[in-house]
Amino acid sequence: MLQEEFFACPTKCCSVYTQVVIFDSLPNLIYVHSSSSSSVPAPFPHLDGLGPSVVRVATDAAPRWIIPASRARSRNLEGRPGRRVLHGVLLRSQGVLRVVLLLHCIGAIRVSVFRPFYKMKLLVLVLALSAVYAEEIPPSCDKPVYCDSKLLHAVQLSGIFEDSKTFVDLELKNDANTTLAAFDDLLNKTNNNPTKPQIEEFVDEHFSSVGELDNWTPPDYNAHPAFLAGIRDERFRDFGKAVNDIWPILGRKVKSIVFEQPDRFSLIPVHNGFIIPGGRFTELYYWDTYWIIEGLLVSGMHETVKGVIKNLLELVKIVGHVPNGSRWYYKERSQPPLLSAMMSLYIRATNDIKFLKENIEVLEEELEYWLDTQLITFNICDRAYTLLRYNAPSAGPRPESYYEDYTNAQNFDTKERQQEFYTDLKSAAESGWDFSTRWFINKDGNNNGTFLTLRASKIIPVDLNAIFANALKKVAHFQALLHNRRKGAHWAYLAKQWRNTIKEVLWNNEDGIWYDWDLENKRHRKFFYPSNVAPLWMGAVDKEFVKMNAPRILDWLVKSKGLDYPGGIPTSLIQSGEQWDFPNAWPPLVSLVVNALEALETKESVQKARKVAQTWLRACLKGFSTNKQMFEKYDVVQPGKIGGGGEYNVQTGFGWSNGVVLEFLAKYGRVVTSQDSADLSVIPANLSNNTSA
Ligand SMILES: OC[C@H]1O[C@H](O[C@H]2O[C@H](CO)[C@@H](O)[C@H](O)[C@H]2O)[C@H](O)[C@@H](O)[C@@H]1O
Repeated sequence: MLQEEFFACPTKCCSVYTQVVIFDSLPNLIYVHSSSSSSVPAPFPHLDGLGPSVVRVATDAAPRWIIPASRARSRNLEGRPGRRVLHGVLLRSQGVLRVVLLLHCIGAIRVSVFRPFYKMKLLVLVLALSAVYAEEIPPSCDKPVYCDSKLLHAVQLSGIFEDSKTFVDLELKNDANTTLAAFDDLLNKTNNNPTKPQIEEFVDEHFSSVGELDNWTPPDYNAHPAFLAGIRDERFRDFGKAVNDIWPILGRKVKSIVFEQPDRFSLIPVHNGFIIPGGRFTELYYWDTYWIIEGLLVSGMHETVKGVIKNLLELVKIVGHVPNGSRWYYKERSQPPLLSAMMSLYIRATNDIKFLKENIEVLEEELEYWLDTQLITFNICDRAYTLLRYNAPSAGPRPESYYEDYTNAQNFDTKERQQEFYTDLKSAAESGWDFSTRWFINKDGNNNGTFLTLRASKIIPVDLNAIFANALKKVAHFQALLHNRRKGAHWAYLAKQWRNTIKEVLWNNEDGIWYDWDLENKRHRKFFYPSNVAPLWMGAVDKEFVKMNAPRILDWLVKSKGLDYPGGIPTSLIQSGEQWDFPNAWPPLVSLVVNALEALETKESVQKARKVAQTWLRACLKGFSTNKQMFEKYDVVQPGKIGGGGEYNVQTGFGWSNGVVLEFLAKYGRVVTSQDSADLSVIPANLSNNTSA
């Protein structure tokens, strides 16, 4: 098979990347580009009439991502707006393959193979490509008002909005060009220096917040779902009902105006209703949706889950991947790739194989996106390994946190360092952990630096690779279910590779735990984070291995002190002031640890899982009883106290918090109690909802 033979280089040239592109309109022309940099080559452009038929990236250590043109061609990338889909290698024949192999192995830089007939065209092409490679990285999105303009810069630095996200969520009253031209006029009139009131007036005149979304009550919402009957403790039962009642408050549907006039909005319209996290987060979020779906399934809302998954699939079709959230300004970054895991939850609950069949290729496309864009090959002791990392390069500050990013970036002297910082901020946001000491690498290689030492793209994360290994396994399983044995075998093979590499690179046999890998200092980051046990949660580790190491893993967790807090599992043990650090507990991470403990399958670990779940339920109930609200994060030191830190105020709602409460109530409802004395005669003050999104 072609892909198996590829890149058996005699020398260790593992960080050489090769791009080969074949153009539909120039069938015998092959453009090859190799680079010895440690990062993936610059994006490949869309040239008029010269749409590359297939695009992929390869390193000699990652031969498996190379696919024969025949198969790759079935993915039509024509017209795809995603920048990162368009990297790549394309192989058209065995002969070409060998030439590419040779060029790659001798480290050839910018080599072209062509028939004389195409020489002139190729010359033009190579010149065009050279110009593109020298180009800057792309803006956050292609809508200048929201992502890359003097207007954005001026408004976000003017301080007229307390929260930077407010401005980029506004809608335009007129079209974008008219608005930008009007702002240029204002700049001309004010010698490029409009005052704050002038900017405020401009925004009032040109923007509004009439609304892109309708409130939406999911049609399958049921105020008395069956799971409540399985909860023994009355307070918890009332709590479960109250949390279930929040779904309609968080339900949204995109208004038809956004489909009709998309240029006036930063929202990416999707066709089905969905559940928002809440508060300032009024759009669909990628990884939040995993725990929201867990909760919706407990509430028996299968149709809603199907619609939400359809939305995510729709986003893959529009953008080329699932963006961080359904806003154009999130386009250049994703979030932990849990789409296949969500599909798996849904299929397990419904056995809706028809839906799976209709969408399996989109799931594959998502995996290929990650393989195409986020792979990194690195050496440890002369051996090359390939895994994923978070990496989200795009120009400038995050539009929704423009003021914060821009002012922080002024600590760096050069434009290059500032841009590197922006990329690391966005890469950290892609992880969902924005921000955390988990991504800090100080001079000594430790995590107790400052926010400015953020190096997310230089770290191989345990959770990302565990989630990906799981996604590969799931898609392999789906293909097998659909009787596509060849495809199933392909993904199963990759899944196994991933599990092996996780073990070889991220497992620390001395300590008996998984750690993130620091690419810069070439060592494990030996710190406590709930993500340390993500391979258990995601089933990214062989059963035998778990059995053999379960006591040691549990021992590490116990000794870490991470399980000792009365208000949940801390995100880290360092109080940095960032929101993904001590003393905050985040519902998805508490769920991760509980599921990991369960997966250890020892008596002690299962008891601990139950205990952590009960502690969490009690803390959330306490917070809810006091505030009549659910929050996105809580404080581990004082049960039920609202979490804090970071760059925005703590938000209410809250999608994943509700999902995890329902997950735990459904799983442990028969055994958990809301208080030690289990005095069930004490019914708490009315748990009625006073919850707003
Ligand atoms: O606006 C700042 C950041 O806000 C989001 O991050 C946080 O909320 C998300 C929604 O609940 C959640 O997915 C993420 O884990 C949180 O840290 C957003 O996702 C970031 O990209 C954004 O910069």
